[in-house]
Amino acid sequence: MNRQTGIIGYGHMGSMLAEGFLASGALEQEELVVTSRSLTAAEALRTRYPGITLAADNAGLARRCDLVVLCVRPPDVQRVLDEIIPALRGDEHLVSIAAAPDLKTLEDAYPGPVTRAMPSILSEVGRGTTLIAHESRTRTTEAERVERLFSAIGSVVRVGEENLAAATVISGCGPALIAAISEELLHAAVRGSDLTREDAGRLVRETLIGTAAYLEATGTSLEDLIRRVATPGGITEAGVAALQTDLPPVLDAMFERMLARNAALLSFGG
Ligand SMILES: NC(=O)C1=CN([C@@H]2O[C@H](COP(=O)(O)OP(=O)(O)OC[C@H]3O[C@@H](n4cnc5c(N)ncnc54)[C@H](OP(=O)(O)O)[C@@H]3O)[C@@H](O)[C@H]2O)C=CC1
Ligand SMILES: O=C(O)[C@@H]1CCC=N1
Repeated sequence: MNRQTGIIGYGHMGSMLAEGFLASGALEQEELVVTSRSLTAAEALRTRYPGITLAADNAGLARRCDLVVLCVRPPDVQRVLDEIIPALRGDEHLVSIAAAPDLKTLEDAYPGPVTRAMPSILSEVGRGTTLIAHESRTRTTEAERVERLFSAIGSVVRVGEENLAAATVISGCGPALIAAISEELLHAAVRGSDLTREDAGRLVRETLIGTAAYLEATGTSLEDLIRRVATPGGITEAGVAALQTDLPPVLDAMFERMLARNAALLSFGG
């Protein structure tokens, strides 16, 4: 039986997964097949890992692999499915990392085992969580194989598909959300003082990195960290109180907009 794993779509995520699976040893070079609309970037990977296979097209990859990971954007998934399904026997495991379509759509299109995986860019540094939702046809051994693969580049959390969108907001989207909030802190400092953008940017970045390192090293909860920094009657307390008053409706609206966008992707494929 063919045990090759295929990655379709060599963009931000596809390249991260390919690099991570190879560097961690989760896949031997000979076990990986990659294809994408343009093969230029993947050719650079093959220069470093000459044992990998580059497939000329999606159907060619599908014919070689028993695990196929779709790493294209939601509007491109249907077209890729149309190309690969005729080339599959029907028992290969199809894994989609796209925000849409949902498991039901994938399962209606393809008779074999299907899984949705939602990685995080943080897995590029071994610190991402991949959310995993399997459909009911996926057998334990197949589920474990996929989870082992993604565990090699970070942690894996199984979620019911009904919670995948909400968990994705925190996990897959989270690095961008935290970066956006940090940018707003920077802008507020520049608007409200004589600090240069460069100096404020450096301070925000160092504080962000240091906060993550502190949380990790001490195991402190977010709540406790706030308590440790906010001296009673001091300046942090004033800032935290302002955030606790003004931020919940802003974040509720953000969450709602993100879930609505996710629902739109699921309904229309983009
Ligand atoms: N970015 C993130 O942090 C996360 C993204 N995701 C999901 O991952 C998926 C990919 O995202 P991302 O990597 O950021 O997107 P990118 O646009 O960086 O990558 C998509 C890749 O798919 C290729 N592609 C497009 N159409 C086809 C096709 N018909 N056949 C083969 N390859 C094709 C593109 O090729 P070309 O470059 O030639 O156009 C591109 O390399 C999305 O569905 C997204 O929902 C999930 C979790 C996190
Ligand atoms: O923004 C997106 O749609 C993708 C899914 C999770 C992170 N990036």
